[in-house]
Amino acid sequence: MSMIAAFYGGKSILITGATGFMGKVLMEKLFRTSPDLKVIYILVRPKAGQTLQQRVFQILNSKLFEKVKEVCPNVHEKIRAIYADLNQNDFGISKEDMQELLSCTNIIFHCAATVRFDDTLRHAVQLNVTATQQLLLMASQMPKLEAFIHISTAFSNCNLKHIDEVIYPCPVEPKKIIDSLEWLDDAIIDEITPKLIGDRPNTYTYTKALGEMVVQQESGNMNIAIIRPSIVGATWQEPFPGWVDNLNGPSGLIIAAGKGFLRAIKATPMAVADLIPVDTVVNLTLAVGWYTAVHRPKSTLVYHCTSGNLNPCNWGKMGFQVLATFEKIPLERAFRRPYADFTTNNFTTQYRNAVSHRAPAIIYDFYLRLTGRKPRMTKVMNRLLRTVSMMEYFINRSWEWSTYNTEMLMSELSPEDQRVFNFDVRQLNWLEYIENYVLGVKKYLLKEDMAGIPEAKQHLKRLRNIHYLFNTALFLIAWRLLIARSQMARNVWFFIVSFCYKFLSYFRASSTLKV
Ligand SMILES: CCCCCCCCCCCCCCCCCCCCCC(=O)SCCNC(=O)CCNC(=O)[C@H](O)C(C)(C)COP(=O)(O)OP(=O)(O)OC[C@H]1O[C@@H](n2cnc3c(N)ncnc32)[C@H](O)[C@@H]1OP(=O)(O)O
Ligand SMILES: NC(=O)C1=CN([C@@H]2O[C@H](COP(=O)(O)OP(=O)(O)OC[C@H]3O[C@@H](n4cnc5c(N)ncnc54)[C@H](OP(=O)(O)O)[C@@H]3O)[C@@H](O)[C@H]2O)C=CC1
Repeated sequence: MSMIAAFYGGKSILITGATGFMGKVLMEKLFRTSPDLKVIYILVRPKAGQTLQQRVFQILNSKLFEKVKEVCPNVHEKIRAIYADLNQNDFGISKEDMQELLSCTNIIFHCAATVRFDDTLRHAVQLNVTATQQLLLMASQMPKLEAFIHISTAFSNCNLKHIDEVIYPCPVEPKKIIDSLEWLDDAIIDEITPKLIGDRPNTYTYTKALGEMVVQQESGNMNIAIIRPSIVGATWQEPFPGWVDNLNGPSGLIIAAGKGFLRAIKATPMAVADLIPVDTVVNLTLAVGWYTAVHRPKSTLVYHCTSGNLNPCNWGKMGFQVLATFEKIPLERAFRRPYADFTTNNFTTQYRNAVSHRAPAIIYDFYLRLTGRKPRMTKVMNRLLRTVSMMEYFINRSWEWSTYNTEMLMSELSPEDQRVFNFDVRQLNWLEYIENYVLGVKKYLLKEDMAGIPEAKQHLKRLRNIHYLFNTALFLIAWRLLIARSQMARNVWFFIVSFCYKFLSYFRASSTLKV
């Protein structure tokens, strides 16, 4: 019997960010392994015209929850969606709901965050710092609370090369930042943002670091732990391989490569691609929840959930495997044939962006205009290149994360828990994982049918022929222009033609002799 699964039985669990990528997998695993848990409270806001109930309904009826429905048929009754907007004071939670949360909650998993790299400092602080502070305040008023698990990121200290499982101080106190954002106007905030974030690449990593400091400062006598996952990818094993439902991290770029939009990237092939499957992160999170509540460590422990030091894979190998998978399982209606050129040189990057990305987009838009349609490819390409530029920081560096606490926790688990809540990334076979990831992107993100693979292959063949035709035409035009202008080119041309003629005559004469 799994001790961790038994621990969550009968518990009231509060999850923020339950509608997000990680939150959904966390809920799924909790219901599947501890169907006798009492209730999961989720803090949700209405979004895209959907009410809370519609959002929950959509999640519970998705493919991800198919197994849950078999194990826990009354899952609808065990999930309680509470209206909350983490941008508001007190999250806008009603008095009755707040009362229930305060008096019943046993465990909190705080996953909600803004993960955008281009968010304004004001919004990123509100969500990743102030909301964390408010949630801690709420938690401190919960008499039955056993553990508070905060999800941070392994990149909160990406300005360091070697990162230990400790909370590093930021130069400016989070409280001072929160206070000053209240009276500074947006223009001034934009101006001081680069100075505040210093050698971090964006407001996301900076505010996640501030969030950790807040956790440390406001922990009081609560049992708190911080989890720092690296780049979270599709599921490895559970509930099935390859599940993914958003474009963050590598998923968006995998699609862009598979559709032939992205053919070159500024990336260091030997840099470590520190990906971690989302189910591995969730297993560690649940194990940490159990350990923190039962063993009550004296201080706030930080757990790194990374792969690089135990089972490294690099971007070169990953890119190669992504392309190899597209050979077997191509995406439908590709713009160009998938191809990957990794370069570390700025000049080559600019050249490749102009020739491999912008020029084909302009030509395609010209074709759309000619056929009376609205041009759109240049816009899509500019957006993609902007996204890629924001990822460059992470694909041209390697980090070392120590994993003492994570390894200690693994050794504390029973063999059964090590199996049910497996977070041992040494067992991960990268080639298999990446293949399933690409397949998952095709099936669950793009919702493409496997029956369309032969047609997709045909389409790629047509694109290859168009590519050859286009290159030959381009070569002939360039050559024609050259021989019209240069005597030297004309001489070379006559030499080649006469050489071919002589060769053919000799070939014809020798074949007549044989007969
Ligand atoms: C040569 C070919 C290669 C081939 C081989 C390929 C092999 C694989 C190599 C892979 C290398 C992987 C490197 C990963 C490094 C990750 C490091 C993470 C480290 C930290 C991890 C964390 O701790 S935390 C999670 C990370 N946090 C994000 O990862 C959010 C990022 N994201 C944003 O910060 C916003 O998204 C941003 C971008 C501002 C746009 O902002 P924006 O306003 O322009 O765009 P929106 O987001 O509103 O989206 C507007 C339209 O872009 C679409 N789209 C959105 N994202 C997209 C995306 N990634 N790729 C494509 N398309 C995307 C979307 O679907 C919309 O499409 P549509 O308009 O048609 O609906
Ligand atoms: N994905 C990754 O690669 C990594 C993620 N992490 C961390 O893991 C955690 C989860 O990330 P992930 O699941 O990928 O992120 P998602 O962007 O998929 O999910 C974010 C969640 O936060 C919720 N949220 C955002 N703003 C608000 C708000 N104002 N009020 C209420 N809820 C809000 C979202 O709700 P809604 O659906 O309404 O928008 C969503 O449920 C984050 O803390 C992130 O920093 C760490 C390392 C890597």
